[in-house]
This record gives sequence, structure tokens and C-alpha cells, in this order.
Amino acid sequence: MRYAVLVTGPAGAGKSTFSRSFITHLNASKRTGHLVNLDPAADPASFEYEPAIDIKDLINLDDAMNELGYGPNGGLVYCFEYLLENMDWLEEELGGYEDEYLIIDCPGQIELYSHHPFLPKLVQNLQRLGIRTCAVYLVESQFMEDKYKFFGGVLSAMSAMVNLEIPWINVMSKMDLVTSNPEDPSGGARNGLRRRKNIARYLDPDPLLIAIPRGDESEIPNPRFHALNQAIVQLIEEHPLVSFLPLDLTSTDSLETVISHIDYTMQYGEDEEPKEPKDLDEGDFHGME
Ligand SMILES: Nc1nc2c(ncn2[C@@H]2O[C@H](COP(=O)(O)OP(=O)(O)OP(=O)(O)O)[C@@H](O)[C@H]2O)c(=O)[nH]1
Ligand SMILES: [Mg+2]
Repeated sequence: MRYAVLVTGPAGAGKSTFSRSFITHLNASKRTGHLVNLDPAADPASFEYEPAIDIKDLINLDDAMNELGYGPNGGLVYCFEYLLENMDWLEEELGGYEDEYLIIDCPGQIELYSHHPFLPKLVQNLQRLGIRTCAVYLVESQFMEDKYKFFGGVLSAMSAMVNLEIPWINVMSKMDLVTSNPEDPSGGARNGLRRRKNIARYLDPDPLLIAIPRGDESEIPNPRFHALNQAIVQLIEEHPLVSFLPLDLTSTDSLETVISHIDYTMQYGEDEEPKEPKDLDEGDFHGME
């Protein structure tokens, strides 16, 4: 059985960093993982090791832009369309990897997750190849500093989940940037969000955070936005699809927790042949007969 993890999320959420840490950790645990880069604009020089499979070997964003006159976003769309037309290339590249985790580092253009058909089509192709697939959606911890931005992140995660319809894990990345010590005066005083209790309201999104208008700010809330916020509150209350696992890459425990959720979601290893004690016994007694 082969397994693929799509690492998704908005620009700069830490997808590429997480993908590399994931593989480093698998390798350290005597498991194997291979990196697949699906970002045609990725700068390989900024990372310490090369992907095993790289969309840039098929098509390069610069070429699409220079030769066809696209801007960066049109170029990305072109690259993905080209990939879907050339699935035999990906199939061939994937052919050499058996019984492994494939960590697929995706680009950060948010429209890719909300309404383009590329990722659903890619997932269909992976499933056709018998590869069990799940997605990890990263939102960075800085989103918690502005509750409106944060709920924008929650809604984008929801729309991506609905678009893809595969097992799904939401992760709050870069938790090392959040002060975890509740007694730390600077952490709490800065914006009031960084205390443990408050963090919990974000990891398991509490819609009341936006139901109550900004307290200490002088602006008068626009009643139309207030009504919109109420509608969003109701949506999240009635469909609590999104909760976040915190990820602090400076802590091995934290990374392990996220990986074990991924293993569980993918039912990793459940189809592997169990080691039969019977076979061992037969071997042991073989010479005695
Ligand atoms: N403090 C902190 N910084 C991080 C962490 N992960 C990533 N970063 C930083 O965040 C920036 C973006 O990280 P990337 O891993 O390139 O993010 P990405 O989601 O792949 O970005 P795009 O591919 O451009 O969408 C870089 O400057 C990283 O060094 C983290 O866990 N903690
Ligand atoms: Mg990246």
C-alpha cells in the first residue's frame, strides 16, 4: 500500500518546512518518506534537500511565463493543466516508490484549494493508482492575532475540505511563535490572545469570538458586517468541521503527534501482512523432524 499526504494551505503557512521536517522525522524513525514538489515556482536553493519527484522536471513556471506570456497565477494554472494532461509522467515517476509515504508539497495559491478542479483531479488520479491519500491544511499561528483574519482562515479550510472530500487534518503551524507560558507577562499583554485558554478557543474555533464586536476599539461596528458575522457564527456552530492540531516544529513531541494523527487518518500499516508467529514456529521445528 502506498500513502500520499497532500500538504496544503495558504501562502507562507509553512508547507515546505513541514514537508521536510515530516520526511526527516520519518527517516529518523526508520520509516521512509519521499518528497514530491508540486510547486512549479519553488526555489530549490532555499531548502536543504531535493525532492524525489519535482513538477519542475516536467514544467517550469518561468518557461510558462516567458514563452506563453502568462503572469505568475496564470502560469501556475497552466502548469497544473499541463500536469493533468501528463499524468503518465507522474505515474511513471511514482512507479519506483512502493510502501512509502509520499509527502506532496503544494503551492500556496488559495484559489487552488477553493474552486479549481486540479487537486480533486489529482486526488482521483492518485486513487486510481491505488495510493491512499489524505490532506493536511496548514494555517499559521499569526492568524490567531486577528480574529477576523482567523475566521477567514477557518472558512478557507472549510471550502478546501468540501472541494476535496478526502480525509483531512487541519494544523495550526508555527506554534513556536506563540508564547506557551501562560505566566509570561509579555506574551499575554501583547494582544491578549496568547494565553493558553485563549489559544484553545482558536484551535477548536469558538464562533463567539466574532459574535462579540471588537471591545476596546473605538470603531462602531457596521451592522451589515455584524449580521454577516452572526451568519458565519451559525455556520461554524452548526457545522463544526474545523479544529486545529497545534504544530511546533521545535518540539519532536508536537511533530510526532501530528504524524500519528496522519497515520491514524490514513490507517497506515493496517493492510500490512501481520507477522505470523506460526511461520516462525514451523521454521524453528523444521530441522527437528
Ligand atoms: N517560526 C517559524 N517559522 C516557520 C515555521 N515554518 C516555516 N516558517 C517560516 O515561514 C516562512 C514560509 O515557510 P515555507 O515553509 O516556505 O512556507 P510555504 O507554505 O511552503 O510557502 P509557499 O510555498 O510560498 O506558499 C519561511 O520564512 C519559514 O522559515 C515554523 O514552524 N516556525
Ligand atoms: Mg512552499
